[in-house]
Amino acid sequence: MSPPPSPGRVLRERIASDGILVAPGAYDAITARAIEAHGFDAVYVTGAGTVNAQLGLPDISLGTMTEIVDNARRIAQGVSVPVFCDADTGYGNAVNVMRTVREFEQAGVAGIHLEDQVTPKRCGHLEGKEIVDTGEMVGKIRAACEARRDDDFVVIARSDAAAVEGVEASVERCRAYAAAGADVIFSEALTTEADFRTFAEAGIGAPLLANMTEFGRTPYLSASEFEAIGYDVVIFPMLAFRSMLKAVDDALSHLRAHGTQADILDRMKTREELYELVDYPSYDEHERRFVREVDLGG
Ligand SMILES: C[C@](O)(C(=O)O)[C@H](CC(=O)O)C(=O)O
Ligand SMILES: [Mg+2]
Repeated sequence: MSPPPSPGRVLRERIASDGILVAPGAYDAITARAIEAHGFDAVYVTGAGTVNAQLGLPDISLGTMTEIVDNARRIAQGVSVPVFCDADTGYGNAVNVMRTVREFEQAGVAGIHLEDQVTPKRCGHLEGKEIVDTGEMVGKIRAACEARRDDDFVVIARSDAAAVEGVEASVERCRAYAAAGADVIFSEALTTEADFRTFAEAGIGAPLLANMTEFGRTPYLSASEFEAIGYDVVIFPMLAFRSMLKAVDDALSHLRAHGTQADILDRMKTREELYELVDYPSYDEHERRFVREVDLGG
């Protein structure tokens, strides 16, 4: 029997296949399982959501590489679809990028994105971003490609340059990033549909990824609109996180006001639904066979 394809291979093939790949963002394993249960072919691990949810901190480089990798590992272990992750700037220079790639690869992650902001970086939709020069970013991409043990591990180059130097400059940078070996180009924080078209029509030479986050600089376009423009992947990085937080807020306000949750049960996952999502029945069966009813005869 031949070994199963690596996560990178599966992700790569899905990106290359027909139809845009829609990857909602997860910030923990149970959210990733919900994304898989809804039939999505890949899970994106949001950096912002990870530092917000796991650490309660803003997305300004306060999370460490090992914290992000640990979260990504738990997520990758929790689902069977490929998981790709936000690796910010690679947490330092090109040499740091090499260790970062190996850590993510060992965590079972299918690919990462690296961006051309300076370290410490900030959320792509905030003011005041600064970017490194093209040579520094090209060095990081080459380092990432050389460091990966599986040639299929997907190296995604994100350019934050559109907000700093303009769209044309970002396109030129992305051409250099693709030539350096980037498997996918991520055009961050574009502000008009026309800007996405500019990227798609530029012939950059790599598949394109769009970031459809909420309350940011990018106008709301649907997955099929991005597909029609010529994009290959779209992430919805914070949809689950923002929805979760609002739902928690509403439930807590209700409890504070009424002292009971009895009249908002319809807004909650039931015990049974939750057990199903964590596959409780299979663990119960293991407990039966290996703990409660150990059969000494066989
Ligand atoms: C994609 C992103 O890098 C993330 O960390 O998920 C964020 C998303 C967001 O802040 O809405 C970004 O665009 O910088
Ligand atoms: Mg991020």
